[in-house]
Amino acid sequence: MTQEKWGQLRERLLKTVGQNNYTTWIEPLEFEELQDGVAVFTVPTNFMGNYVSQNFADLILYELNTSGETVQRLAFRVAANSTARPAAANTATHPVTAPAAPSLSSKAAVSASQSQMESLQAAPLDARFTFDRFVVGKPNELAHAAARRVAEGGPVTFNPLVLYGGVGLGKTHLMHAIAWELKTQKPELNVLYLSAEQFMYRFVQALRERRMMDFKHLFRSVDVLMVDDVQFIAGKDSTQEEFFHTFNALVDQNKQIIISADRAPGEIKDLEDRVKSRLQCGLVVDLHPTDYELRLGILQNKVQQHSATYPSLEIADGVLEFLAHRISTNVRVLEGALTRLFAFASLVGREIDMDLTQDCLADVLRASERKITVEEIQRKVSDYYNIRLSDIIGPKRLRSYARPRQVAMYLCKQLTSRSLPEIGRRFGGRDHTTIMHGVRRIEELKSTDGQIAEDVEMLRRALEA
Ligand SMILES: Nc1ncnc2c1ncn2[C@@H]1O[C@H](COP(=O)(O)OP(=O)(O)OP(=O)(O)O)[C@@H](O)[C@H]1O
Repeated sequence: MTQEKWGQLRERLLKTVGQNNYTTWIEPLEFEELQDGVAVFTVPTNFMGNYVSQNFADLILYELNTSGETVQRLAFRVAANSTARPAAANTATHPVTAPAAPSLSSKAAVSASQSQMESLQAAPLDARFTFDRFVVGKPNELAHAAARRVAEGGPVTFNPLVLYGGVGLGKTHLMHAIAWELKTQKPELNVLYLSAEQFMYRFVQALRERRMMDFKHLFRSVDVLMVDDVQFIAGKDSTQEEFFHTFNALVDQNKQIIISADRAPGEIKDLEDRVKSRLQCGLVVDLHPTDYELRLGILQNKVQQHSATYPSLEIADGVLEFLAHRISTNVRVLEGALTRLFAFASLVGREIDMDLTQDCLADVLRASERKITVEEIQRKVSDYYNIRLSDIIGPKRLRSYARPRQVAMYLCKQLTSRSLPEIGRRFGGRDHTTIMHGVRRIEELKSTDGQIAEDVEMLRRALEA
């Protein structure tokens, strides 16, 4: 990266952090070099390096990375001469010829302070993960409301906030949204977001470099700590222990902690009981699997974003409804499908209609085909004929039970991949020949008995809906 580019990035930072912060913290930073993903800056004092590292590192990283550079972390070196100092008072104590950048002979001293200063960087936040772009529906409304409350940065009312739920349901999105909101509304707060994996990595690094004091000091000096995917530390004993102490120290100081996990804390295998119980002390909220309405809302929202990139692309009626209906796995898959559709349609210059959707997304649609279960069929059939589930499964031979039972057997054979013996087991341990007989009977009746044909068709539609 050139000095000129750093100059441009500084201007962008000025807009984000405001004139005061800029003059005090950003302007004195001197860009030195970018090597192996580490951007090195010279700072006038240790204190300043620490402060910038804790408060502005993620912002600087974000700006660097969005400007096309690849930077994993920042390092701050204390200036070996006085040129980087805001005041010129000490200049005379240094040889005039002292190099602006540390010379080889001063490297050892520099790396000592550098190692103290390469303190803690928050993981970069994704610019798309804001509250504006989070679509709220029944399955996530409680998690969203709790996240909003924490993002206000008011007095801590529940600590920690634990967000949990399956893959791709928006946990990371909500955590980043909290961090963005706090950065805008309460820039004075020291907010740290990182994954549990990064927590472990920092911890191990600190142990290796004998910098545990720095580690403890840094983690205990944040105002808001967010740890994503906490299940990662399960089974990693010393990391859990350190996490436990960090957690307690912050809670004691009434600092907000926000945690995410892929399941409820109590269900995380190999997570120590004391960690589990700490996590359960605050507000634990569940992000439920998406429902049709939420998926449709998310798709509509994403279409608006894609439309900015592809203004001339049209989407035919029914396509979004079809996708919301068919792709029920997770939001990431839904988003990916839409991105692919837009890219494909713009390449071939076609409207996004059902044909194009089926062609372009055949693999995704196949993979997310809904699996209908034997139990679901039995339940639907008993509802339809207004009899009890136990009568479908049980031994009664009355015609009013036997016929619905055969319909259910037939549907199980048609709509599931279960074998006849497996179906038999689920129908009260019946033999596979009984199931085969039932299936054949319904096949015959379908062509002779209009009512049965209609019943089967209605049930099939209800099950495939
Ligand atoms: N309610 C929502 N509104 C808009 N976008 C959403 C919503 N829920 C999830 N997403 C999007 O889905 C993608 C996956 O979400 P995210 O990464 O937050 O999931 P996660 O729950 O953290 O999953 P993982 O367990 O894999 O880490 C992101 O691009 C996110 O923006």
